[in-house]
Amino acid sequence: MDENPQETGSELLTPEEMGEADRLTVDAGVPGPVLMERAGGHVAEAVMRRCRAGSKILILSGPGNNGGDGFVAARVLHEAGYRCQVFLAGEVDRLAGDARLAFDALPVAVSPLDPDLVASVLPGAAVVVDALFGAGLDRPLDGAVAQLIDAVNKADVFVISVDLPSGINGETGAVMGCAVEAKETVTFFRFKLGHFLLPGRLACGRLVCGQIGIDPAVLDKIAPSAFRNTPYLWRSAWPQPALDGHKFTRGHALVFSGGMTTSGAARLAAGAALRCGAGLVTLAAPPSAVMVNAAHLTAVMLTPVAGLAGIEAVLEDPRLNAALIGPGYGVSPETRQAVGILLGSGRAVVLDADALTSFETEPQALFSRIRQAAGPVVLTPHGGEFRRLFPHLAGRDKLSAARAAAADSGAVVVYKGADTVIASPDGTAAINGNAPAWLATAGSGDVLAGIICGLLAQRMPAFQAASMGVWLHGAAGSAAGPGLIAEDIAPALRPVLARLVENPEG
Ligand SMILES: NC(=O)C1=CN([C@@H]2O[C@H](COP(=O)(O)OP(=O)(O)OC[C@H]3O[C@@H](n4cnc5c(N)ncnc54)[C@H](O)[C@@H]3O)[C@@H](O)[C@H]2O)[C@@H](O)CC1
Ligand SMILES: [K+]
Repeated sequence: MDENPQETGSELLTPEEMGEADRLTVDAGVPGPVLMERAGGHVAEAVMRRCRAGSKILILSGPGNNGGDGFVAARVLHEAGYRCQVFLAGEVDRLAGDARLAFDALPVAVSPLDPDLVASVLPGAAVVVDALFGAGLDRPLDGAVAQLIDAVNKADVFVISVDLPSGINGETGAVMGCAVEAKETVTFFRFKLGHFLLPGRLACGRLVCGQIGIDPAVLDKIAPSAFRNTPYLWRSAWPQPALDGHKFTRGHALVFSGGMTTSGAARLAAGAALRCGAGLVTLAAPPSAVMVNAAHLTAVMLTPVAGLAGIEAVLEDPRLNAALIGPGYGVSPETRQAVGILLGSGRAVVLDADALTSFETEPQALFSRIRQAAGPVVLTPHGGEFRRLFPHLAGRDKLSAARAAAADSGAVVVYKGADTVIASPDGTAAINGNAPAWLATAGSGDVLAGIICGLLAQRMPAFQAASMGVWLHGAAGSAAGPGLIAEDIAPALRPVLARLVENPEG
């Protein structure tokens, strides 16, 4: 990603919110053509970074302002000595507003977009500028445009998309019929949701955000509620250990182990909770699993917990302030009861894996207990668990599904995947973008649940703890590199945390 984080901010806008930012800026006296001039200028600069003057550039422009940005880029590139060939999808007579002005200022001939003609000239192009559709895409692409996009995607050419790869829905990241597969996407002012939600993220290639003269103060009015998951979002809520503090001031996490043959998941979680800064971590194990856990644990403490009465008894220690249940715990009515006890205990609670699936037949019972809970609650479902707990949200895009799940359940929901969404019941949401593909491995989710529990033990607010946990998990996965197994993630947190302490931007 190419950006100045100070300038780009972590807000993620919907196309509608971006339109509002444009309108507020124009109302404040910056003419629309000036915004378009700067937008097109950023696109031209991206082309210039890629190839020298004299190179052949194809500009594919659509009927709206996205096409207008393409016309501006073509003019700037032509003036800089590039050989530009411009194609228009649509009729010249229907061009209007700023796009019409940009078209009229073009010193280059414009050809109607004929897919076969474009396909025949593709091989000689150093760069193809995709200025077909951006924020205004409102229906699936088909016909000649779809045929053209297919030819561009099959050709071995470097595509720079303007604002969004054409065909990607800026609000959901969905492919509308078909979509350009760009090597680079140049957007303006702030990134959009569709740049980070799948499959949009995969179509964007490298992401670049250019400033076009929109004052960030417009965001006070727009009040966006979705953010990129970066340290800016939660860094100030992360408590730094104080020199005069001791381990109890950093919280005490309680992680519930499954039985003798399913105890590994909880150990992974407990180790991660300790590694990310919880002062103490205790593993609560059923009698059958005490020996196997004892044989593996050192810094993590161990306590035998027999049945539901045992859970009640262990919770009599008021220093235990955060709990995780679910990894390897087993799907059963007893698990539902154990979850009920924890939710009634006033502790911060993370529910993962089997603790979620145990409520498949009665999710409303879980949600009503969460709403009565005195402490914060975080749910960490993967796709399958999410569908089991929130079947009524099937078919919704990931962001709106996660937000609805948080509102319905009353918990912070971490909807996991390559584009993990963290959503709070008040609608605030973060989209994560730092997870490497090799993080999808057995036990990885257990580690994530443990990290979040460890941060909750340190008394971070739930949304920030969940967001930071997801980010740490992704960063540690990247640091560990290909070939990682779940055991490698917690040790890899050390350099990640060290960087975060030294450099708050991570
Ligand atoms: N002042 C502004 O509003 C600025 C806008 N900018 C550019 O303007 C773009 C948004 O412009 P617009 O709102 O005009 O939208 P677009 O240019 O993305 O597309 C709108 C046009 O495409 C048509 N269309 C939509 N879906 C279609 C489909 N599936 N098949 C065929 N035609 C379809 C619409 O009928 C409309 O004519 C941004 O993406 C950005 O590139 C930038 O120039 C910065 C300033
Ligand atoms: K585009």
